[in-house]
Amino acid sequence: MVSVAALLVAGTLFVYLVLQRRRRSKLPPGPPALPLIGNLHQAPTEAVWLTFQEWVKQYGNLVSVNFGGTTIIIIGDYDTAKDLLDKRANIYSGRPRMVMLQELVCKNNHIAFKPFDEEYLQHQRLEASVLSPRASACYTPIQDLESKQLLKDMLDSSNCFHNIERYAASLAYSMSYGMRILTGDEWQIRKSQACIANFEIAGQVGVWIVDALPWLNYLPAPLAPWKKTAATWFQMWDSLHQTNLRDAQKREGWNWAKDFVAAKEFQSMTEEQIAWDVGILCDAGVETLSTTLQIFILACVAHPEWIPRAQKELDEVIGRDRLPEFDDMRNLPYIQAVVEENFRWRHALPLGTPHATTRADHYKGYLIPEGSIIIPLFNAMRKDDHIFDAPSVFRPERWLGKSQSGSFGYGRRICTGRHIARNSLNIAVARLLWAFDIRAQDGRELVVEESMFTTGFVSVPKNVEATFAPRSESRARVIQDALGAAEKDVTQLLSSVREKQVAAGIKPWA
Ligand code: HEM
Repeated sequence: MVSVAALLVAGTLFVYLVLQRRRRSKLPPGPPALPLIGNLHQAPTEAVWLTFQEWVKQYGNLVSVNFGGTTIIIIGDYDTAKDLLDKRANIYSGRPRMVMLQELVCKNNHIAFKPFDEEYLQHQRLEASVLSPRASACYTPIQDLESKQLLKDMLDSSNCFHNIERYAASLAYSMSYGMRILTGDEWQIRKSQACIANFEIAGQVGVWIVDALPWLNYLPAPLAPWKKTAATWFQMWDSLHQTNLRDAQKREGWNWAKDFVAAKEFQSMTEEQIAWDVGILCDAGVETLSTTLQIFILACVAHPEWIPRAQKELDEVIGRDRLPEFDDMRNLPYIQAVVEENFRWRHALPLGTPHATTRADHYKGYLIPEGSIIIPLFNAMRKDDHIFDAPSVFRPERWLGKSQSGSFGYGRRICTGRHIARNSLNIAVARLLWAFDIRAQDGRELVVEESMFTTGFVSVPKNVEATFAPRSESRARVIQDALGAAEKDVTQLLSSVREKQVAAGIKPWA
């Protein structure tokens, strides 16, 4: 009897291994896998992109690995990412299931992690009214004020990373909730930073057993300790979003929170859902924008060779007596190239953001199974020495008259805040370079290493000491006068935004 059972087990295992091997032979190449667990034993938990990048170097621009039964497809070049995620967006616009992060900590409220379905599209439609290209072009009064404030903060304080965080936070809170962030130390900002830190931990690969084995979530709470952690983190983030939503209703004038609440078409949504939609838009814009600008500071102190050319262009187009304005951007191709190179040299999200396939596909003879997690590996594309000469060097010349794809993601999941983000970046970079000589505090060129960045989903540079010396006394005066003369009442600024949007044909809900 024992030998029959043993034969049955051995036979089943044999058939399973043969099927696995046959399936594996159709998938893109990748590191050798073990039976049952696949490559789980090789799964990195921190700075995941570094291991993935090694695999791309070893196996090519389309790599497959298997983490405990889930196929992960890693894309290492721009063209493949466009072919799959843009051109076949009807298959590649899902998101991987994230039990701890999305289902427990966000109670399925985080738009960026929703599956691509009718409910997701409804939330996207709600947000489109304030984020479309035409609507986004109208936020310049807010970006104008906050970038002037940023310059003044750089004159007054040496804490450049903090000044940048305030800039990003004030833009987001002004639009979302009609509230300026004046110091960057407001309770909302501190609480939001704590929530985002929890979010980063909740999203870490390989940390939560329930992500690998979702059925474990059926266990009662005493046997599932992650549930208590998730409930605490949800409560903290939810109370921040709901309080912000309610406070925004009481403020005078227009803001996104009021607009979303008034949107009749979406009355079937709960207050919790609307609070999270506004809250996530607000959070999504803060860390990504501030990290991108902090990387810009790193580029200035690590590779200052390009700065004289940028400043020459600014001086020729703008002169010495006024700040660069939004309308000047079309005459500043080198400044636009600086922003593009910023996204290449070090992207705020080096791993990219995972998509998922909603059905099976075939590409260049390989099988991409349904439910695969697709990683467009930003860091590998941007550091590809077949495409870029000396990829570790910051060289804006690469992008004169050109741009790269994917800096804001792909296909139907592309960043919905990208038009706002571009304007916020362009104006800050142009004005900072016009106003200041930016140098490392000790005068030495910084050598940038991976250890200078955090290892989470958004990889933030650790603080760098840099000096912002005004390029002349008169430029310092221009900054002070410009901020002195600027309208600082956010209610007034938002009503001018709304007037511009209405004039552009956008129908207000609030
Ligand atoms: C420099 C600043 C920014 C960068 C680098 C950035 C980058 C990205 C990337 C790479 C994605 C993933 C796209 C994909 O999965 O293919 C994304 C998604 C998203 N971003 Fe941004 N972003 C920035 C600013 C903003 C701003 C200002 C907002 C809001 C106003 C915003 C809102 C969102 C949202 C809601 C998503 C989720 C899209 C979805 O899955 O439906 N982002 N962003």
